[in-house]
Amino acid sequence: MKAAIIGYGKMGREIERILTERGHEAALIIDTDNAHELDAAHLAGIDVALEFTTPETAYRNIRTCIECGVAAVSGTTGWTDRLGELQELCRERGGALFYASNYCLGVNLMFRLNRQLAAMIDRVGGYDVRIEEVHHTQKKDAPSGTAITLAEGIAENLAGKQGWVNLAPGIEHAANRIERSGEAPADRIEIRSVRKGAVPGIHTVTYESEDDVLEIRHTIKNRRTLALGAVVAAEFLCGKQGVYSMDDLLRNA
Ligand SMILES: NC(=O)C1=CN([C@@H]2O[C@H](COP(=O)(O)OP(=O)(O)OC[C@H]3O[C@@H](n4cnc5c(N)ncnc54)[C@H](OP(=O)(O)O)[C@@H]3O)[C@@H](O)[C@H]2O)C=CC1
Ligand SMILES: O=C(O)C1=N[C@H](C(=O)O)C[C@H](O)C1
Repeated sequence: MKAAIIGYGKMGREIERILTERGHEAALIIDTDNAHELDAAHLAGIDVALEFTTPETAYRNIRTCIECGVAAVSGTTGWTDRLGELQELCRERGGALFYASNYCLGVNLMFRLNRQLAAMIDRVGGYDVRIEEVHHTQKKDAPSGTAITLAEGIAENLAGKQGWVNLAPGIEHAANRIERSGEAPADRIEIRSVRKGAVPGIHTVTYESEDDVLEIRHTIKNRRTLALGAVVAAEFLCGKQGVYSMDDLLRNA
């Protein structure tokens, strides 16, 4: 597989290592200093692009890949209110697009468990729910894409929860929806964002009743698991047309 890496930061560098280990070629590397090179000429001959950049740049980067006929795997978070537009474009152009808010296998198992648990809690009643995400201080967006996916999974299965609010004192970003003061409204799932040291990512879903607390938590030990998932997604996408997610990749798991 001849791959392009778009965004040569923490994830881009880890992805380069995994591509090499698995016998692929990182044939094009795009970062801020050569972002203007993301064009048809430089993408010629590339099978798949792996895009991990910023909330401000992901949409344009992925759009360029689709317009140039290059399959795109993206994990950039904090911009996905526009993901639907690109999925539509991809279908119109016969392109290939894979998006996941988290490429770690364990997190995707937690997504399933989270949906099932929300449906069980819905049946028994008596619990309120909240989410906490902890990440490194360099993270640009809040809440994390993973926390949003968890909140969406709960809202789909737990009556009375319409969406989420982010309680993240001290973090400000254009992509945020932050309620700075007061409690979360009863019909919203509270997502609390914490930024601490070099933490790669911890997500906790907590259900609390008057009498007990039930938690599911996932802790990422290193970014290798995230990069490996993205490269496996790229291998899966290569030669296909259409719009895919981790549910497609893990369909038989
Ligand atoms: N879905 C998943 O599994 C995961 C998703 N992520 C998400 O991926 C994104 C990147 O994470 P991470 O690698 O940790 O972040 P980093 O900040 O370490 O890396 C981002 C890189 O993208 C570069 N960049 C900025 N603008 C452009 C552009 N227009 N073209 C090409 N490169 C550009 C940055 O350069 P510069 O520093 O000069 O701005 C930087 O090198 C984040 O949104 C993060 O939340 C992260 C891990 C896993
Ligand atoms: O920025 C990160 O580091 C991560 N971002 C993703 C997210 O926002 O959920 C995935 C993982 O948690 C690491």
